[in-house]
Amino acid sequence: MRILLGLRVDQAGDGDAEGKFLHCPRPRRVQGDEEGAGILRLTGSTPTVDRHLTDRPPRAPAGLGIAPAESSRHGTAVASVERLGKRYGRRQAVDGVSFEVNEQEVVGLLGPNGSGKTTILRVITGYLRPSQGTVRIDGFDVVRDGHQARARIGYVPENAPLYGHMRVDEFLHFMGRLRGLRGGALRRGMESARARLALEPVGDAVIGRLSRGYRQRVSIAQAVLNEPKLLVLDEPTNGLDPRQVIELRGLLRTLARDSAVLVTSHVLAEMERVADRVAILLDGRLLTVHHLAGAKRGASLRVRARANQADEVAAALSGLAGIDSVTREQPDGDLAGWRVEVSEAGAAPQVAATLCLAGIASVETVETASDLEELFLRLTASRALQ
Ligand SMILES: Nc1ncnc2c1ncn2[C@@H]1O[C@H](COP(=O)(O)OP(=O)(O)OP(=O)(O)O)[C@@H](O)[C@H]1O
Repeated sequence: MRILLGLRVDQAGDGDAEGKFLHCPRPRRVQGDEEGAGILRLTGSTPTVDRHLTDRPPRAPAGLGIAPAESSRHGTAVASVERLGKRYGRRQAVDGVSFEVNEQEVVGLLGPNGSGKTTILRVITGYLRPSQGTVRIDGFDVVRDGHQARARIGYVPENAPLYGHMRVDEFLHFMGRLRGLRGGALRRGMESARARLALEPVGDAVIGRLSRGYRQRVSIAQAVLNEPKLLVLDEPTNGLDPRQVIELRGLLRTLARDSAVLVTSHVLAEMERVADRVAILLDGRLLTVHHLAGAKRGASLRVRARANQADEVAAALSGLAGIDSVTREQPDGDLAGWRVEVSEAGAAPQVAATLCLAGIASVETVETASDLEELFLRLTASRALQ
């Protein structure tokens, strides 16, 4: 994958105490799939990469809340899907799918359109009955003990409907009562949901006037009112802008401390940053469950500058951490070129930003596809040929 990074300084200014943000506009796609846009934080004259953007959130050691993939693999299963099948008439939409979602874990459900993701979520959440197999939530069978199972699930459907005329607190109160919460339990549920989703400042706001990011938080808040063991989200990043996607990513990791999270998304890069494991589906069948190790691979950048700026480029590069090697390329007319290898893909935007600030006009990052993208493309290649 090759991405052209164009950088422009954009004074965010709205209450950010640390300084400005440098927004990378949505990168122009050169080849392969697109990557998300970027934000670089500027403190003084030194750009530092905002961790939320370039890295998956740091994994706390086991026992500190966010469990790493390897330890969560051995955690307690909150959701157990066993040989699940679902037929719509003669169409077998889901066929023999088995996976688990463990405590403190984010599991991503990935697959091309029509591969059965939404159907699986609907069976798990009790909206559809399975044709074959079983689903248990915290030990309760979704068919035999449907009420008990549903009481342990929070569901955020795609484009979740909200009552736009209601105020946030009013809506949460209403949804809590629909769920059967009353008195102290309702109060505690609302307090906890507002705190987990950082909704305290907008409790009195009319939902219809909130930004899409806030409305998304309100729909997640209604799903966690009953402090569910399992939180299920269908395509939660749809329609969000890059900043809202970044916020949602952090939110999901935080929510996973108290509720196991099962989430679908079409955006592989997003899944790679937020999920501990991904289950990849094709035509209703589970192809693999892939553990995301969190290890980042390197990337390289191609830097172009006027030949008379060569010393400036060399000086700027020599002061940067994370660079493995710098190789001078053949000049092209009066343009000099360098190939810069960085040890972690996340360092590439920082290098690009520094060179932009030093007056270098053109920086191109050349990244290889991520592990997950490669795996997904390989496993679903048969579909692409149809
Ligand atoms: N109510 C239904 N009746 C008949 N067929 C259905 C029904 N719902 C889904 N299907 C079919 O079942 C298959 C799986 O659909 P599903 O919506 O679960 O896939 P998906 O992976 O969520 O797709 P998308 O990413 O497009 O939402 C598709 O072939 C779809 O056409």
